[in-house]
Amino acid sequence: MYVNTKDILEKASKEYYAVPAFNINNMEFFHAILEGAIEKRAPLIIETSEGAIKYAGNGDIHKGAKYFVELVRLFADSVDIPIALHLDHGKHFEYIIAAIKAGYSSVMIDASEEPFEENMKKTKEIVKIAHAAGVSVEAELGQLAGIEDNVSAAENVLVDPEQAKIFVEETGVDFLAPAIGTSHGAFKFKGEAKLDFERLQKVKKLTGIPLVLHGASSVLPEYVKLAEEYGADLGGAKGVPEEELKKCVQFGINKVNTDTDLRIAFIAGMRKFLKENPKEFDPRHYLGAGKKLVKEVVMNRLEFLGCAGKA
Ligand SMILES: O=C(COP(=O)(O)O)N(O)CCCCO
Ligand code: NA
Ligand SMILES: [Zn+2]
Repeated sequence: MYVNTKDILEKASKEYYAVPAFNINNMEFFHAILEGAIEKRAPLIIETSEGAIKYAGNGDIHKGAKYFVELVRLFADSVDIPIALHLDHGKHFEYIIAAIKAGYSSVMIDASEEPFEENMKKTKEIVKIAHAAGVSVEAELGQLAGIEDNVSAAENVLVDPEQAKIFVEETGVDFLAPAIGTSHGAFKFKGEAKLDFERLQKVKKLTGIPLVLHGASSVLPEYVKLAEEYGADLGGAKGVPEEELKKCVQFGINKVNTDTDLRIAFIAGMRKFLKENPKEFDPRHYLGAGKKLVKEVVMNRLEFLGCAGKA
């Protein structure tokens, strides 16, 4: 059934497990993720960036938002796992309003690159509008480094836990993404993965609301290797080790944003298929090869984050 993201996350926060939020740009990724969540009997959060909405609407953001709501609701209304649709990194007012209007479960207002007061002001405004429409809200404090889509920042600015307390009280935001050292994309961290668990624990204690980890892909070596075997060039790719993610869950992370891992799995499956089947040109077959590996990655992630069986 189609639910509000807040309902999924409040249960996760109470029981100290996490739910991955999987990014999609098209129908095939959604099908693969949905199959994995049904098999694992897990709650499911689907999220789309602003770029994905523009892409699906072929330039028209209202059509794109509507496309994803219709696609997700079509299946959500006939399966017995809770499914929510979330706008990821809402930076522009018109996308946030388009998502609310179309029927998204929740929206992120990402004003994390603005000064604290400005971020608080914008978030307060969106919370007022979204809550009036029964939509829950995510915001971000601190900044992630790394480039992906139009989401980029110069370097890591870690969250200030005291500021997080004031921010949550002032804005009424439903869940918060504290920057604790991750970054978007396939090339995270200069050296070893370094996440600030101290800071995370403080934010959880001071805010008491569900927390979100951005830039949480693990960049799984076996999929990177497979993609490279068939011609991909992902040299130096590095992610957040699964053990580190489990510690984040222990300290209060409940939504784990995952995009890059699915992209790498899809391209690895498709590259292998195309190389091994030079006569094939049915899109259902070569896209299907990508889907298969995405489903594997999804099922593994649902398992180790602890939400398998929690539907
Ligand atoms: O935090 C994440 C996931 O990051 P990643 O999967 O790269 O680790 N996202 O918000 C998804 C990426 C948005 C722009 O495409
Ligand atoms: Na988000
Ligand atoms: Zn993100």
